[in-house]
Amino acid sequence: MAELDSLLCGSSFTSNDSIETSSSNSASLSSTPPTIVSPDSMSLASEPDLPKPENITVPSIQAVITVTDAPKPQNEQREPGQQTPVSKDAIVVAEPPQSTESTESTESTEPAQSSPASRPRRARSSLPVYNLARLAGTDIHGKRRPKGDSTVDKRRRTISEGTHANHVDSIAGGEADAPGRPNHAPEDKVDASDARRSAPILHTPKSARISKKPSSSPAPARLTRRATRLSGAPVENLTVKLSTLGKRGKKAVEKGIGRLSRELLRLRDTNEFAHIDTRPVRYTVWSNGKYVDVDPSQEAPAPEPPRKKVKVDEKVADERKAATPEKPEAAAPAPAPAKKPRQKKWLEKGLYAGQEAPIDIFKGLTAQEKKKLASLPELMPRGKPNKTFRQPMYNGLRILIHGRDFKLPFDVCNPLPPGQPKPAAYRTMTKNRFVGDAASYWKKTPHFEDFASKCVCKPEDGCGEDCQNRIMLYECDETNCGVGKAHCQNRAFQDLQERTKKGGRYRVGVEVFKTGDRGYGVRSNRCFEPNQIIMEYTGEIITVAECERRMNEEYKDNECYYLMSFDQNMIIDATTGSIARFVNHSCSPNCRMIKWIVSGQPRMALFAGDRPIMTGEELTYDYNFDPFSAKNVQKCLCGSPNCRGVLGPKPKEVKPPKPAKEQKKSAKTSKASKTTKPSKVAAKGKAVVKKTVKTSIKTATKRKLKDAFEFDGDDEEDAKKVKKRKIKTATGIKQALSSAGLKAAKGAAKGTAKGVTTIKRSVSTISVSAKKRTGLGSSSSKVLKTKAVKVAKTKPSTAVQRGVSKKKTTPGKKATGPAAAPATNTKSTTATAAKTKIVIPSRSPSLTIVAAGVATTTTTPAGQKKETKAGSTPVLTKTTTTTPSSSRKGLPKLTISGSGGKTSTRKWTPSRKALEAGVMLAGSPKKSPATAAGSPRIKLVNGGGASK
Ligand SMILES: C[S@@+](CC[C@H](N)C(=O)[O-])C[C@H]1O[C@@H](n2cnc3c(N)ncnc32)[C@H](O)[C@@H]1O
Repeated sequence: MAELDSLLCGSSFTSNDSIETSSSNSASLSSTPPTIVSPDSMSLASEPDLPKPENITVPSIQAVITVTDAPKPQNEQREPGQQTPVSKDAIVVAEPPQSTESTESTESTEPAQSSPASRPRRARSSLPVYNLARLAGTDIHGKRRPKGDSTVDKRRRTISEGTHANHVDSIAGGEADAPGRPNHAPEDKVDASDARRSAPILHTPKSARISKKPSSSPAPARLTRRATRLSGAPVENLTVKLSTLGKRGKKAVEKGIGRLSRELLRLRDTNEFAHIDTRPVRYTVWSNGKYVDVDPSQEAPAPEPPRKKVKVDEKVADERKAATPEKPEAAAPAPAPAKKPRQKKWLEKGLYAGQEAPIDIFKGLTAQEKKKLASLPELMPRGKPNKTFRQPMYNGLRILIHGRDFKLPFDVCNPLPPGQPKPAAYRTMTKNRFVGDAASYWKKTPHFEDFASKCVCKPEDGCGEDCQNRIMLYECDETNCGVGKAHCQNRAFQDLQERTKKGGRYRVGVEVFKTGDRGYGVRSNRCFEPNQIIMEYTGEIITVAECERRMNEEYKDNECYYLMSFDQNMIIDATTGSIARFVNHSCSPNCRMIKWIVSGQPRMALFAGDRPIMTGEELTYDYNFDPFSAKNVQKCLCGSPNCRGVLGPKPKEVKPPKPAKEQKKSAKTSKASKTTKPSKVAAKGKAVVKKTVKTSIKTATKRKLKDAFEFDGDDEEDAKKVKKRKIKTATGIKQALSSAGLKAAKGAAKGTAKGVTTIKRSVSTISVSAKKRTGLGSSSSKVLKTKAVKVAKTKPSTAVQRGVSKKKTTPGKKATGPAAAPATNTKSTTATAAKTKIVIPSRSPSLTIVAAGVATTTTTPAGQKKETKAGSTPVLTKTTTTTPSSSRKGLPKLTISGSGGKTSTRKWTPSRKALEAGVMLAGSPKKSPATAAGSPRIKLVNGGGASK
């Protein structure tokens, strides 16, 4: 032992390169990663096939020694500061766990080299051995004792000779045990890099050394420093160790803590070591199963949703794996690519269709639009563009250029949300149905077959403005139009049917909604073009008698009646019908109710007005309502600027008197018009139009005059009134009227001995309301409010003078043939009553039939001036257009008188005002004079006063 000590303390392990201590393994013994690898004894023992020591080559290992702490012998004298001489480069292999006892016994009984049981464990050459100090970069500070403490006054370190020898043996391949091997002198410095030399050969025989052991006192248990890791014991960290250390141990640690290695100091400084949780405290609130963010500022960014796994075949996945070279684990993760700012995506359809935020605002506009835009500085882009919600471009801009306010489109302005109040259930009807006598009555009346219109349009014309069917308000079909469905544009009802047959609120395009103050109303669910058909007014077609019966019996308690005058003295009752019945009145309506002849049948529909209708707009038309008397007046709540205040008739258009000069001029023009050359358009199709119109007029005249002459002429008084009204109620296309025309009409009217009837074929609504809404009326519980005739302003009111024969006016005689004078919408220049033969009534303003030999100027929507010389047959005269195209669709007026039966028997006479207005008369069935005689009577009269 003394030798050993001398060996250790002497120069054998002391080299120039030696560092104070061999404690570089201290870290490895405690908490740092394994720096020394030694096979576990148990595992080695269980490996019988381990290679023999001589076969092991450990080129990288320079020296393997086992350091054991042994009690410092008494006799050992060591200079303070003297340290265990271990080569700087020496690599320490911890000794496998071994009981002291066994070691001792081995040492004491058998020589190390001869005993297989005590054979040292071999270091596994396959495992790497690291120089921790070098790796950690602490070798520059020199060797330290474990925990960085000084080796002074510490237990002496000894090298277990047996173990050492065993290690030497294991590494040197038993060379140390070779008998002829020269022993190194103790003073020989150990070159740790020399594997052979690093295995020092002990000079003292084992037995002698053992004998030197003091036998009297029990040998102090030799402390062997072992790698915890290798011992199989769980690795303890510093904290655990400190806590488990005894008082002394703790003190020692505390003492030496100031000298902790940098690594440990670094570790000590970590929050993890100090058990400090630096993560922010999060408050989570869960309400009703949902997370509520209490303080979003504290909230950590939400984790990205897991990416969807792409399904890949296992095979493919394996192949990919094989193909991809394995990345080194230690490779630093690639820096995340910087996030690109999100690009706004624009819809390809709708509001921003095809928009790429044009730099040039003029892009895509027509030359005209560009010009207009240039004159509108307010539309020019200025300032920073709003990128979130851009200004409307292209179509939107176009709308603005054309002077229409921009409104959000359909898909932005959604229809009404669900859960809206609904009107009381009612039976709907999508087609008119004749009820009771109406059907037989209808059949008996030889009406439309005789007057079937036939257009002569060409496909390129497309049945446009000049289409005679259109002019006559006849819808084209296969029987009356040769253009064909593909090109014909005069098939509104067919279009409507096609649009709505699939159903769906957007195709239907309208919905009932509850208004604030006017009960239910109808609003659009989509946009409509000007004059586009919107919906049909359908219901039961009933006779007047049936209407009266219903009003008195079935509807007597109703607040509203949905009755509208129709055709042939019949009424549409939409109590069972389409939702068009909910359309309210407005003094500035956006729609018109127009009657058309479709396949020989009259049908009523709501059409858009002259301007387009946007989604969400309430649809309205002018009821032209006459409440009979002030008692029944209902306050109008339409809210338009030009509101008449009450649900009443349209005010008369008062034309300012022309100055004398103008009158003269117009007279001259009228005279000149005889010889005026027809316009280009007129000239083109003059012959054709003439022919067609002649035919049309012939047939149409027949029907209309027949209607007119159904007047029995019993009531002269009525007739006079009607005559007055006929003249005064000229509200149609007054612009086209000349004073001469009026004179002619008057003259013709004067010439008639008996009732001159004005045929105003129009749409009328009869609505009886029991409501007392306005307070303007009396306190009567039930008020009959017959809705007045609704007539499009620009529609013709065609007057047919009764009592005027086809050829000559025969005063005093009941009219036997139609001899009519232009009443209100005809501009006749030189017509005289005597010469007037026929004025053809028409539902279109374009047709004016004048008396034979009289040239008349009429208006067509197409703007054609047509001049016709009246002959024995009605001819189309020269026309001047002042009427907008849409007005063409206005209806001829049909007036409903307030009471039925013969006029002589009537108890109630419509007010003069009402007659003058030529509108529908309305009144309370109970309060009206008619009521006094019994049931209220409503009579449809062609001519507004004459009863049939
Ligand atoms: C054919 S109904 C229209 C639908 C009705 N709003 C409903 O809820 O059934 C006609 C009635 O509606 C009301 N009405 C329609 N337009 C109106 C208006 N502009 N002002 C006041 N009341 C109106 C009147 O009471 C009128 O008698």
